[in-house]
Amino acid sequence: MMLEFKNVSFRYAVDEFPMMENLSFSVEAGDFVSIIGASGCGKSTIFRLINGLEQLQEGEILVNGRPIREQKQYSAFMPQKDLLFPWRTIEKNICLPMELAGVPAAEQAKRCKEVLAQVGLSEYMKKYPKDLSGGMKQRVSFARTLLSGADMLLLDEPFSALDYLTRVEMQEWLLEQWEHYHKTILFITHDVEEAVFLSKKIFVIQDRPFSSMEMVEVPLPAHRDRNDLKKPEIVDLKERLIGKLRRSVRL
Ligand SMILES: Nc1ncnc2c1ncn2[C@@H]1O[C@H](COP(=O)(O)OP(=O)(O)OP(=O)(O)O)[C@@H](O)[C@H]1O
Repeated sequence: MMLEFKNVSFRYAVDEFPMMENLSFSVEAGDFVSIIGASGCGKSTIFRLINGLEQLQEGEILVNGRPIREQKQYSAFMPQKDLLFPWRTIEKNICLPMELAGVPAAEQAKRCKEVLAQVGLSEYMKKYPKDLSGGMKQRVSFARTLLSGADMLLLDEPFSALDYLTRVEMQEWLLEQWEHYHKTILFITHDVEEAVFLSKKIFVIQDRPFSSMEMVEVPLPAHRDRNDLKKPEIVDLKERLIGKLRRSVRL
């Protein structure tokens, strides 16, 4: 099992209503899992607990069977905004985490070249973020996340600021990257169609506090295309998920 939450309880302050209580769930290595739920239900908090930005209060989080407090660099986070430094070239932006980790310059350059070729941005290596479109910047941001070397990627609404067509292209692109790199991906989105198109499994948060997430498997092969979204069972799945979210909003 790549990731396991065991009876995790969490609240932001002692006088606040708990966000999750005795939450247990697991994610298998190589899975693409989306987390959906009403705004403010705690999706990002799950990521913050995994990457250690919030301290665990009760319960245990395991990665590859070992508590996260004993480990480093087991996950890498990609936010909604690209957070690229405008004064650094694309190459220098991508190399930053390796620079900080003390990776030798020649090795940095080699890995950067490889990953930029894979994400389709080789010719932009010496350009600056201002020269790139929103979608390209998110590709660079993804490349930087990949180069952290972590096996688990936490993507928090990475495409939500992009226009519709770019978003559709980026979704197809992300599936290709997932097939290529065999990473475990946890993906937060507000968009049910995006979750269905990308994921093997969808976790739905419906309560506050929540102690479990309903897990829904998407009945599509890993290799899929947008026409699959028209299949009756997929249209039906989308409607069922929207229904669950609407009910949870009223809680
Ligand atoms: N640092 C914090 N201190 C106190 N409360 C917080 C903090 N961060 C988040 N919250 C509250 O906890 C709740 C859950 O936040 P979280 O960001 O996990 O939700 P979310 O499901 O990711 O929301 P959204 O879909 O709107 O991004 C929200 O009500 C938020 O106001």
